[in-house]
Amino acid sequence: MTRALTIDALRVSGRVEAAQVAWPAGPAAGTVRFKGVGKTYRAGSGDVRALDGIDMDIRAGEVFGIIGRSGAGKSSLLRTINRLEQPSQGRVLVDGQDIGRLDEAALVALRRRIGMIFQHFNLLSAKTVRENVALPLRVAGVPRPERETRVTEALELVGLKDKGDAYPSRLSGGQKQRVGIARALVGRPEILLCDEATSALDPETTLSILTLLRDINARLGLTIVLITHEMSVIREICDRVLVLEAGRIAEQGPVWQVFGAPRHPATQALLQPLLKGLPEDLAARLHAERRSPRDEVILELGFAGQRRPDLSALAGALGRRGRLLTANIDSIQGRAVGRVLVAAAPDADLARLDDLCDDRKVLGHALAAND
Ligand SMILES: Nc1ncnc2c1ncn2[C@@H]1O[C@H](COP(=O)(O)OP(=O)(O)OP(=O)(O)O)[C@@H](O)[C@H]1O
Repeated sequence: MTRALTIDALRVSGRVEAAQVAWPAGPAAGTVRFKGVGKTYRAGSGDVRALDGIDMDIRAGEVFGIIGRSGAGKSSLLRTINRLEQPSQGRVLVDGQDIGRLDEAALVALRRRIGMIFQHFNLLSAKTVRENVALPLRVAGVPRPERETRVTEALELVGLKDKGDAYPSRLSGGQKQRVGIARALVGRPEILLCDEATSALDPETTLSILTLLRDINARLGLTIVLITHEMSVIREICDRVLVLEAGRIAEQGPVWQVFGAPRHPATQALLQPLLKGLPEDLAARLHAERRSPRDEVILELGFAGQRRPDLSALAGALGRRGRLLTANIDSIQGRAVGRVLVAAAPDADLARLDDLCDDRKVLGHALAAND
């Protein structure tokens, strides 16, 4: 069965393109079911229990986010979907089929139905964009004329029609990831796995890639499963989210529910930066304890109408390397209300800040980005 796709509404690279693309579709294709999935790695230093008792469903056509602290098991879980990791216990079913039972040939066929994109794009630098995108089709033995058609179709889909003959070194990070997406889509998969796909990109490029993924999801109806450290990515494009903590499910549900009322301490910790309005690159480096004498102190200064932010006095109190990170101050009936986030030098006299704001809170410590 095929369904027609018009890409003219796809907001790829800000241009309007018109083309018809045929895409295969099956009824409710793209479901994943985990039944009691566990994973133990045998390492020299002892066993590592990466996943434990995972029971859950990913629905056809949804954008499903997986979050959790570093080492929580996110990549391990994602990689069981295309059997890059084999579960130690339990079963993973793709469209009802137990993928643990597939023989080599069936596994190859399964992987053609599941595309994957990576943080560092994994493009071959000696091959052109077209050759990179064509690679899965070459491996699959698709004849040249069909390969050419499908590569053109995939490049149109991601807004890179004009870049086919370029080499990856000539492309921006966002364009490289678009090539990665085209390569993942050229096999017309039902499921797209994204492992930290936007972590290497700046915020504006991240947004354009997220818009592209969301549009692809809407147009093609394929299921997208993504891992990210950036909570704003989840908020932007996911339908549902799963929080992993030490290999177990901490909580899961629609994004509005989990983000609106996080119940588990792991979720609350992950959402802290979003709630505090911390820049996400800083949030990723923030930790509760000072780890190095060069760590900056990250503080929230509250203004509740008593004092006014005095930037020169604040600069003096924050020390030589002190910085203003973000400020959100309203004037209500002539009084300053809001908060200012600052980074103080390691040797700053923080008590001096008490006279300069109405409330002072240490959010954590972080090594300066340029250290
Ligand atoms: N091949 C491996 N051999 C041994 N241990 C492993 C292997 N792969 C992962 N682990 C361990 O399994 C646990 C889960 O790892 P995993 O990469 O799935 O977590 P993650 O949540 O994706 O982490 P991160 O966010 O840091 O990428 C970690 O303790 C990790 O060190």
